[in-house]
Amino acid sequence: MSINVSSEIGFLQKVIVHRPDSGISRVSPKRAEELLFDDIVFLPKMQEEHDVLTLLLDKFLGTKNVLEITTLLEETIKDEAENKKLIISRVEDYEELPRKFGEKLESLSAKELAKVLITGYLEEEDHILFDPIPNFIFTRDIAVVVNDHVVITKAFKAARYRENLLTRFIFWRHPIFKPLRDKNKIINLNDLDLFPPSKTGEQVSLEGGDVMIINEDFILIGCSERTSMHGIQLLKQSLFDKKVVKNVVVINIPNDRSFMHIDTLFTMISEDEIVAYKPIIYDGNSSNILVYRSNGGISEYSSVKKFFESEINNDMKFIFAGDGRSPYQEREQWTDGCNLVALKPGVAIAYDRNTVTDLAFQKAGYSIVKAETLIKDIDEGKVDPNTIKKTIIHIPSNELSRARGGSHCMTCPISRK
Ligand SMILES: NC(=O)NCCC[C@H](N)C(=O)O
Repeated sequence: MSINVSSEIGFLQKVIVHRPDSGISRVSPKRAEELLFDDIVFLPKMQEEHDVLTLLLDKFLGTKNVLEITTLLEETIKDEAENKKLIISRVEDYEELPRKFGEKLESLSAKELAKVLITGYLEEEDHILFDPIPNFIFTRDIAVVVNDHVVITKAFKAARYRENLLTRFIFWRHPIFKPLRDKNKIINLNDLDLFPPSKTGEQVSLEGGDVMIINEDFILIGCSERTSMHGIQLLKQSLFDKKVVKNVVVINIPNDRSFMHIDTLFTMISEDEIVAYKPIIYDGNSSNILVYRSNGGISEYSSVKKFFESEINNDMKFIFAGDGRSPYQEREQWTDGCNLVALKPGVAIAYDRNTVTDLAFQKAGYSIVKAETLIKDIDEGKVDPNTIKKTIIHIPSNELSRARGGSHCMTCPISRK
């Protein structure tokens, strides 16, 4: 399997997703904030909305190219006898489980075990063994493919640590990632010997929503609530040493719940179009940009806009969330109006609830279509996904958007052409 991503917009060929699992239905109002949900959600509706996303991906990429992380976990457990023991012992340690819980886990089939490792819940005994990991639906955050390497990220928030553990297990043990292991193309930020804390105690943390691969020479990393400067410095050095990219662009953004990752503030949808939250990305409020070169050079810009125009495309156009007007831009940035994943240049998936942002898309020449309608038209042979151009595809979002991430966050691209 070819694993290669060198842009945010090239034809999407293979992606990892995760359907909202039953752990989400056990997030209580008291625990919601700690588990990084802003509300409790209605799981069946959330699953229905997510199913529209995956069905749409199926139509464009082919079903076999939309990889469900639970299936990857199950296949990894099954692949070698020692894998099952290994992951159980890691989770036992990490979750501080009594020995009899571990024995119970050992008695499960690979399929059941994969499910329990994610949900924390043993259905047959109605037993909550450990916390759910409700944010696993945001597969963007767990790993990032940068050209032909994979960076396994390291979560800042404890609520997301088990996601890291399971992701590492999959990348280190699943047969489809063997070529990457054999060629030493996995950069694991959780390896404390390679990525230790700084002398002043600053930890490595870096979540995938803060990383974007703009082209094969430029990777962009947000220094945010979740991603530490120390983590960025170490990753930068590793990418330069391995000659993965020539430029690492660091964007400082304010610590704020509404923009915990850089991809909540902007995403690219074509070679010359970015969907953005105007105050920070275009006007440059509370942000600054440093471009580190592999030859030691450094350049500085006062806004993301200026960086893109000077170094990537001097004709870059910006489509603003909420049409760049308050209070709509704040409202629609909050509900992921800037967080889109491109299926190919000029065709991207957005939430259906950001109506003022839609006006901005229309002004920029985009058509807007409901995913359900498009899926039906594709099924009936009325539309060929290969011929669709300049289109924003709406997915339903009442429940999904409450988890504070959009289509960009819910997709981990493994291959783009
Ligand atoms: N890339 C992203 O922005 N991911 C969304 C993460 C939302 C999740 N509830 C979190 O707070 O971690």
